[in-house]
Amino acid sequence: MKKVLTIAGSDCSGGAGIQADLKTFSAHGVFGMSVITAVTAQNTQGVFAVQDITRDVIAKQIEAIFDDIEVDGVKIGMVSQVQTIEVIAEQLSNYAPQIIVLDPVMVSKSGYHLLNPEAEATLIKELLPMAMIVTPNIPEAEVMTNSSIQTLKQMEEAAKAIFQMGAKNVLLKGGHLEEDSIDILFDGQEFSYFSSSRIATKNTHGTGCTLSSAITANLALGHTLNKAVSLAKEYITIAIQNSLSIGKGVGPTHHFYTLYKKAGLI
Ligand SMILES: Nc1ncnc2c1ncn2[C@@H]1O[C@H](COP(=O)(O)OP(=O)(O)O)[C@@H](O)[C@H]1O
Ligand SMILES: Cc1ncc(COP(=O)(O)OP(=O)(O)O)c(N)n1
Repeated sequence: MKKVLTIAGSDCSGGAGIQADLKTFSAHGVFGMSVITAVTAQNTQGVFAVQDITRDVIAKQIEAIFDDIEVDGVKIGMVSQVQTIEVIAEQLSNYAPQIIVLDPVMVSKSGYHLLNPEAEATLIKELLPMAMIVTPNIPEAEVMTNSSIQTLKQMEEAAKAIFQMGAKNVLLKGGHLEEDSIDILFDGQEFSYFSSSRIATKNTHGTGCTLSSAITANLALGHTLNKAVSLAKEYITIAIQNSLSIGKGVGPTHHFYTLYKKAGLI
């Protein structure tokens, strides 16, 4: 079984963060492991508190995994503080996993800063060059490029600018666009487009976490980058189509829809 690690924050309500990542790994048949960078108190209505995990405990979690287990892929999500980013970068340079997917989580859908704005530059400097692929959403790409993105052309320009910052591949997600949900992949040479019709639902909590984890799992399973993104896009689309009205706000996606359907559970 392939063994895949998420380095991210905990979402106690189960729709995003570590919990979404582990569900996604399980749905892909890979063995999921987690390094927790922060514990958040959040639900479908908002984020209410964050406790960052100390630098030392993050380092120890990474060591405990890599000193014992062969890691086939790493996804990085919420990293919250400068010292969190620094320790992750240090440890991953030591262990040098081949596959790193960076989801540059900045602000939750409810508007809470999951990344201290003072840490944005460190994230770009330390983690961006280590990643095989970075997966910003539109607001994150706007922060990274200091530009406004409303059209496909502007998405392409931003993807190029993020590539210039040292990313090896950029997947700029279009979930925040009003029409179709087009994600664009730029590898420094050409663009690939992954589109789906916009699904009319409010339940999109954790879509970015889920997509980046699915890409990581697919890469660990041996797929090419393009195929890994394409399969992940199919997976998130089904998860959103069958998303769950759990909670009073923005509900989670259905990480196990296809498996449950095949098993006759739904
Ligand atoms: N309403 C929607 N209909 C279809 N796809 C969506 C919708 N919302 C998000 N997506 C897709 O979900 C994935 C995550 O995108 P996005 O929501 O932009 O990320 P984030 O959760 O980081 O803000 C992308 O593949 C995007 O195209
Ligand atoms: C702990 C934690 N990590 C990441 C996020 C953001 O997840 P995302 O997939 O971007 O979903 P939304 O918050 O935008 O719904 C989070 N909320 N919590």
